Amino acid sequence: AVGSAVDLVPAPFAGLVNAVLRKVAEAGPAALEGLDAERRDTPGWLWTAWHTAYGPAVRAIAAAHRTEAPLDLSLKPGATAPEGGEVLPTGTWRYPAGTRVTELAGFAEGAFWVQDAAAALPARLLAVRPGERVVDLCAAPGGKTAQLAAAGGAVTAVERDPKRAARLRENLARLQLPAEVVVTDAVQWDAGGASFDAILLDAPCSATGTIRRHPDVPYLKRAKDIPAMAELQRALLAAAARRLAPGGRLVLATCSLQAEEGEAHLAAAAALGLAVDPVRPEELPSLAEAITPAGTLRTRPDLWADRGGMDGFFAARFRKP
Ligand SMILES: C[S@@+](CC[C@H](N)C(=O)[O-])C[C@H]1O[C@@H](n2cnc3c(N)ncnc32)[C@H](O)[C@@H]1O
Repeated sequence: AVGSAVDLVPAPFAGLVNAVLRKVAEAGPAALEGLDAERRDTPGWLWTAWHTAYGPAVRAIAAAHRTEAPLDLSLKPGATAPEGGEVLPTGTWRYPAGTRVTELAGFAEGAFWVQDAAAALPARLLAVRPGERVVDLCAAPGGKTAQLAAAGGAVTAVERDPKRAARLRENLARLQLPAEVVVTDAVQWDAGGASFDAILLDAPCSATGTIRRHPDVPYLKRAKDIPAMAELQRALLAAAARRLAPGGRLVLATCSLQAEEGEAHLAAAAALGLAVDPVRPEELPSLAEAITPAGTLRTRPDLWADRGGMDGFFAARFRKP
């Protein structure tokens, strides 16, 4: 690597680059050993934000990001789980990190889909009943659409990005689950004036809850990205609230550890006339610690650490009076 770098730089710098990189190669590993691994791997703005939100648990969160995530599957009702996994208390099937999903028995037949244990929770909180008209806003690649359809809902899945919508259709076809896919911006979508009893809004976000699976996220995102994402989420929440029938329920979810993309939305929801419908401990077996005093869901990568952790998600369930 040092030789390649030296070859690549213009001649006047070759000696300097050679000297510095050789030093790094020799002394680097020992120097890294002496550093605080969790802090070293966490950009300062994220450390500060998580420390503000979660206190000393910031270290456990950062430590969880240093281990590879397992493969989690949601099973179609009635399907048999492939060999080699364990079922978690919330119903997700978990397989060792590095398991290749396409090689598991039942993949081609559509017996299951990949979905982190925490990602499976928001759609469950919506508790769809067979035949209910349900909307999944921001739907691709469709893990949550699949859950809603598998629960028997008559699902309309709204996705803005045509390529991602194509993937959503492919996934639904593999799983043989029905849903109407509408390719449009969920903020603008008028739904022909219809209103719905159940809406899932899995809003686009910074994805800082998925760092175990996407270790590039801390380096691609900046602190200044968060307010813009939160504003888009508020616009989507307002659009969702408009389409909710009186008495209807709405679940807002983000796969973010940032409070601005989660807990902070409770004030916006209240201003829209939405009341929090608190999550009950019996809805989340062995995961009561993920329920906040406000009755919302907050999962973190360091929860269930001995079982392999889970993505960081915020979810809140609201009712329209
Ligand atoms: C967090 S991902 C959704 C994941 C999906 N719910 C699942 O469980 O598989 C957010 C999705 O929202 C889409 N999106 C972003 N802004 C949107 C908008 N204004 N209207 C509709 N979809 C949007 C993105 O293209 C992306 O596919």
